[in-house]
Amino acid sequence: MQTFTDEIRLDSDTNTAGCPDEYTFIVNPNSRSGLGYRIWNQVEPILKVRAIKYSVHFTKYRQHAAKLVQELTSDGKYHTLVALGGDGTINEVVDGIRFLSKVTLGYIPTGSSNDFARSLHLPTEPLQGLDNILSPTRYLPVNIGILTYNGKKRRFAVSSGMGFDAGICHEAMVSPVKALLNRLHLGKLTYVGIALRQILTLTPQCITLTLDDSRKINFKRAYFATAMNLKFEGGGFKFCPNANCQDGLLDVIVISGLSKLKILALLPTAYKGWHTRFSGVYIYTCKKMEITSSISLPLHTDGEPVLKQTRASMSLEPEKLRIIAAP
Ligand SMILES: Nc1ncnc2c1ncn2[C@@H]1O[C@H](COP(=O)(O)OP(=O)(O)OP(=O)(O)O)[C@@H](O)[C@H]1O
Repeated sequence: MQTFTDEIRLDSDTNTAGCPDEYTFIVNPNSRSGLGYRIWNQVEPILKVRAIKYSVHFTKYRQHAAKLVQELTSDGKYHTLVALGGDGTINEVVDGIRFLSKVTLGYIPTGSSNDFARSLHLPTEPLQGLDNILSPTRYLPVNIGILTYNGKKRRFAVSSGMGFDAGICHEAMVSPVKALLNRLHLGKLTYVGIALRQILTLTPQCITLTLDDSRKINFKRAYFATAMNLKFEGGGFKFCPNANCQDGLLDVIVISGLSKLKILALLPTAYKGWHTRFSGVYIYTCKKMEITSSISLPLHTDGEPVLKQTRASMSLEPEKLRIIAAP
């Protein structure tokens, strides 16, 4: 289990930093095919009964959360934001924050992957999560990643990678099956199905990693390279079991040189983090990683697809973001 060194624990009678004056909710009503809206309908009556001062903004389209949060936080004042949605919503909320050190973030997970909540051991039951957010006892200052590509920057909270894992995100985004499976509470199966199909059709590529601007590593048959701020991605794959969002480092995983049959055998072991014992699985830590590839490859940030690129780099923001942690 991850240990956190500089967590802030509040005494139950410490109200100064402990109880925010006002909460701003950013709700993706469409997360997990409408579950977000249904959960909000359970949350709002509790806010009213407890006389909590709050405002709510519903996201209407991709990138809307980032735009809303950018507008809200550009006044330079302190804000307590609560994201209600999936990892994509967390990504956009974090991406939109103007000054990381001036925001406290609570999160109610309603997505199908929920790797951010899983990695930070946040409550998965929405009303339990709400209770923790309204009566916080513990805060965590966490690192936030930056993906840089083609002159653009976009943050990530969980992970950002190039290749196979990003290919799955690209395909899931346009998959009509995802909406159907989400309605049946089987959203994770979308990713499993697409992953199997991608493994069978994918051609491994030649990529070069440059770690901390100095260490160059070439891979001749790489399936993917991903920088992880947290342990889990892809709906529960513990790809970097030692990733710690407080250590000022990114953990990197590369899978290269394996046959497709071996990849198929290895992937289920990644749910427990046992894949790292296999040859062909490479793990590094660094402050910055650059990936270059001879052909353009899919790219993702927290599972949100970004246009295919031949070059991308991942690093960390100098400031940390304060998260309302599990009790
Ligand atoms: N009102 C909306 N209608 C459609 N899409 C939206 C809306 N609001 C936000 N989005 C987009 O939906 C995408 C997915 O959101 P999110 O990750 O929160 O839910 P999810 O896909 O159900 O969960 P997960 O990523 O955990 O599988 C994001 O790209 C987000 O920008």
